[in-house]
Amino acid sequence: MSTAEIPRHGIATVCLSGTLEDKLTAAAAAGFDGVEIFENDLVCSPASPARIGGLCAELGLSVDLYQPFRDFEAVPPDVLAANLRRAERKFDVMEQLGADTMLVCSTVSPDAVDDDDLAAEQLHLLAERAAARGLRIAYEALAWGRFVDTYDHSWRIVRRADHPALGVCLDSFHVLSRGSDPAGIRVIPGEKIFFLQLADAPKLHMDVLQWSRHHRLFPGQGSFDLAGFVGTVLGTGYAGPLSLEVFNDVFRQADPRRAAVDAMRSLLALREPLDGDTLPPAPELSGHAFTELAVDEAAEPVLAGALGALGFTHTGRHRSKPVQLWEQRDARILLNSAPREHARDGGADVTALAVESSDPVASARRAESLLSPVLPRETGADEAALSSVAAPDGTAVFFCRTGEAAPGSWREDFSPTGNATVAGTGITGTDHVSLTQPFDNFDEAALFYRSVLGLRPEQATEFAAPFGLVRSRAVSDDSARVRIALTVARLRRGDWAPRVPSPQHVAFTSDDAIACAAALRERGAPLLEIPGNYYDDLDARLAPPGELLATLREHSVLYDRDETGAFLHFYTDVLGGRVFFEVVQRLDGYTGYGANNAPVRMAAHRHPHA
Ligand SMILES: O=C(O)c1ccc(O)c(O)c1
Ligand SMILES: [Mg+2]
Repeated sequence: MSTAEIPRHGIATVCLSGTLEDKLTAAAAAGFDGVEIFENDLVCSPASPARIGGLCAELGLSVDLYQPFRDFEAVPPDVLAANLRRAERKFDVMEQLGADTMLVCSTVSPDAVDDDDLAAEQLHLLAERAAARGLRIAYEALAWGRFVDTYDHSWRIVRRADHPALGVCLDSFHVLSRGSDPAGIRVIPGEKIFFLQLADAPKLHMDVLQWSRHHRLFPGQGSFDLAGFVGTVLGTGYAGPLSLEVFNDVFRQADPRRAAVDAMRSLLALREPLDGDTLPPAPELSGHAFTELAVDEAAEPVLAGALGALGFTHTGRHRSKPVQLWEQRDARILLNSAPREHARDGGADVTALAVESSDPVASARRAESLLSPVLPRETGADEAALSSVAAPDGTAVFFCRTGEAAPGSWREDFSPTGNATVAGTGITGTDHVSLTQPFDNFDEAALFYRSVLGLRPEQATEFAAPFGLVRSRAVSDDSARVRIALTVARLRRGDWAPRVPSPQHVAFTSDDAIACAAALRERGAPLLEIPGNYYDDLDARLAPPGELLATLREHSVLYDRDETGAFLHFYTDVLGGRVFFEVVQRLDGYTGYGANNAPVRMAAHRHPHA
């Protein structure tokens, strides 16, 4: 597709929080070309439609759609007369706004009758009135419409009505939520698709209206195949905007400027497979290079002591900053004790994660193209210029090359301490980094890691933890060398605060988790004790061989097994407020994270050494 044919980007004001002015300003700042004005947003505004139209023009936004107009078609004559009058008043508003298309959604009214001929006749009449004023009608099948609830049905009625000012509006949510096959869209001529609304959603088994009004997501954040859907629609010759229409309880109360950027990132990423060279491709990622923790004065010795007990060696000192490098095989932790302006919860935080990229500069360029803030980096003379961007929760993501021969490796910034390497304890590398996300940024984070780093999101899982429902979603590269687990409290947290407010942890790999746990205990590592009840339940559920069960119990090692394999893992106590470490062993290609065991771990962190 050439540049000239690239579709315009639109967003419905209903996606964003705030006053209409807040929403329009945010949409323009994020680079949208046009907006759908949601009626309630206009009704609540003190500004006249003409003034809003003027503001849109000043901001460089076209008003692509006025919506929704409800419960119009297939009604008795007296209701029709009232509906036509109502429509004329809205046409007045659209004229002032400078909007030429009105969305009419399929009726849910008890006044309506199940009669396609009548619906078509009345929509023809409405289109005639619209055309007289230079306007158009886009008819949308709501998934919960009383008689018309599929796109093919809306198209049959539009075809029957046969008016040049009447077309369909396709909304990916209404099509995909019902499991309709989008392939049928191919029979609709592109010029009869007057508008295209896009929304993703998580797979949920619930009433479709509730699902639509509360849980829609931006493309790439949910489970629908939006790229396939858009490809099909563009294949008809549709040349209107790709316009986001996302009703979401969290976005409704999020900073609109930030939500608009998230929205735009979703469209840029969505277009990538459709028009190819719009973004620099995501370079291959081949592992975790290091994880950086910021530590205050009190936490620094706690973390350093724990790393020592885990068998790590303090191998390097940063040449210009108060940063220690600790290593064991390919597992690396940086402890940064520079004073911080915005310390988060407690004395130790994960402030950066570094991934091995085959082309760090290209990784950063892609991040920038996807509207991620590239972080300024103060580098001393002859220090490696590390490329890094800020993830939605503020964690810095570094792209680097650690290999000995790699030019500009970050390791050159560290001078050796000369410390003798302690006998390792069998930790071999980093399996994953787990970050609790701020409530408002969970879906944004999933899209960030998916689009910017090119990682694949797994299905979200939810579990009931001692202090509330937790949702977890991991992202990983195809060969699972980079894994990041994102978690969030399912509901906004109240004041009944757990001891560990929003935990973060680094999970290391081991080829023998039980031997590792035994060795660490020997070295006095602060390991988390798991209650006996857990092992009784484990015996009942999964019946691990008796000897294994006894060993797990003895060393407080947790166990999981599913169709992909088995998992052995154990934890340290919380160190310095919210951070802890885990050691994991994956057997037979186990792909999960031991989510079944997470509530036990959370409770144990609440009651250390009960
Ligand atoms: O939930 C609704 O009512 C509603 C309104 C307008 C739309 O375009 C839509 O998809 C849903
Ligand atoms: Mg819609």
